[in-house]
Amino acid sequence: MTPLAPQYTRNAAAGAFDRRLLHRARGASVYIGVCAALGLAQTACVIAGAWLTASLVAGAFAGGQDLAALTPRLIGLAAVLAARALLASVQEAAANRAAAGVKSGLRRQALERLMRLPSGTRHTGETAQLLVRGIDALDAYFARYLPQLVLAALVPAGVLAVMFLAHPPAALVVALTLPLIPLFGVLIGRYTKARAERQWASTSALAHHFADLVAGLPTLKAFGRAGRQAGAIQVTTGEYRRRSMALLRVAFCSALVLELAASLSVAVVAVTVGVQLVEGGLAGQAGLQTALLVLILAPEAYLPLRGVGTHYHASAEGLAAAERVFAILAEPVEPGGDAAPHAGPAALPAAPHLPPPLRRAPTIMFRRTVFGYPGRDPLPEISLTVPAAQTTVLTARSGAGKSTLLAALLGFRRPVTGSIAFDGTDLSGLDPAAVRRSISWLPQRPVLIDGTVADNVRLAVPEDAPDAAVAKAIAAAHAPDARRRVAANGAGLSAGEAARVGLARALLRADLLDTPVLLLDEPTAHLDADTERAVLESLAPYREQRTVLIASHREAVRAIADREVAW
Ligand SMILES: Nc1ncnc2c1ncn2[C@@H]1O[C@H](COP(=O)(O)OP(=O)(O)OP(=O)(O)O)[C@@H](O)[C@H]1O
Repeated sequence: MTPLAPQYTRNAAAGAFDRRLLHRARGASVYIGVCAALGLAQTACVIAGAWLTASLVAGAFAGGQDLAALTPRLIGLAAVLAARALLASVQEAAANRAAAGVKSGLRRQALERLMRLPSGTRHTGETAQLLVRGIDALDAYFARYLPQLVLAALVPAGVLAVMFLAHPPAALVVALTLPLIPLFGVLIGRYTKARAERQWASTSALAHHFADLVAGLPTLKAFGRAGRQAGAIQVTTGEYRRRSMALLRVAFCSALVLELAASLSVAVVAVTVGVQLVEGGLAGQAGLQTALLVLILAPEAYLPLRGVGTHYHASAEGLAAAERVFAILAEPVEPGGDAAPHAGPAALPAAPHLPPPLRRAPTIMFRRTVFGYPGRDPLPEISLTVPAAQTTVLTARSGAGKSTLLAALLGFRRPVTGSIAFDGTDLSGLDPAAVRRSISWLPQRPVLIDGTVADNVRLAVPEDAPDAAVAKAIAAAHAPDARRRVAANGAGLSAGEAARVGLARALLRADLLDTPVLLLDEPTAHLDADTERAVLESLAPYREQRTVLIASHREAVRAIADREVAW
């Protein structure tokens, strides 16, 4: 049993039939149709099984029938039981197919939307937890809860109809007490709402904490603080355990309450029928058969509704994750963000239909531009003209906002006040995808992925870059051999090597997309003087006919500048 989730109450009240989930999920409506058909067949099996059992027992004990007379019904009962087992396995197979399709569809949609949202607004650990474990938890919803919901709609109706024909007073008792089960379910759901919200928050906090911890473990070890984290983890996991147990208690209690309500109702039916049997109201083989039929069918009417409550608890986590995925899908994409931001070093290849780049090397102007970060004082105001087709080096002091300024040109940061213009046109009036298409960018800390150096360099362009172009870019950047393995986050490369792989990426982009703007953030930060000189020499042809903006304090870099700017 998994912990509950915030929207338990809302969905419980609404029958937890999430239309958005079914709408988003390709093939889900077919699956619901399959569930309904299987549910009808299962209802028929329940009724037929009950009738055959009652008839067999009444025939054998009250009618004195021998084995030969009973054999056809015995075979019928065996066939019904076999059909129930077959239906259950078909249901399972259909559920697994549907769940797999829905999960991959949701993941794809969420990833596509995440690619179009402004970068840096989500915590990686939390998002990964949502897209992997959270969406996986939808299995319980599709494989168990939805079929149970269909059964809960069909079986009680079928059973009640048969009971009304066989024994109206018993049917009346069942009809009056059946609504108690969903009613109790909704009441319990309301009670658990706040607890479920806290539970989800603590699950997210745990994922958050672990992701940060794993990323920072080498540093923590170096400073002898790794051991201390055990205490912090103990606190976080303790909190998680406490909240999970509180919710599980509620889940067990709710199962108990539903069980009790159903048992009491069945007991009332049993007493009603039993009294009639004793008093002779239900006499002979037919009477016994009716009594048995009613007694066998009564619990079957409650069973699917109780199952809905139980399976809902199991599927609540998946629904909570789906709710968060819908929140991501509803987030507005950044203006013009229809294409993925492929200038980013970790960006996935975008669609091949790229907007046209700026026509030629532009003049870039910052007019009284101020950047800010939440909770921080605004950065100093900048007014700056970056001349077209020249190399400008930004030498402002550390923390003055050089990287922020470069990120702003890609649309990753927006100025609080003031403006940025390309050839006199305000950046806000340009298509961000077209602007990014015009820029080759080396960020200060290039993000490297698991693969070879060549794989990492190839990320620079949406299409598959030819080997020769990759080799040329690697050579120009003096990056390590194309076949060298790189682990996630650049593990296996020195900081200088990682920076040169990032530079090779920017150069490949400049070669293949002929980008008129080149932005380099500390391109030679970790290099020795000889390698730095070699890299800067290789850069010379790339600087021609391009507007080049470099953030660096290095003497050798300043030496190649047409202009130097500080603030
Ligand atoms: N994501 C962020 N959230 C909050 N503050 C930030 C963030 N990124 C940068 N800053 C702050 O904004 C200021 C400018 O940062 P930025 O990286 O642009 O400076 P920089 O001039 O490139 O520095 P350096 O030369 O050290 O690379 C710094 O004070 C930094 O702490």
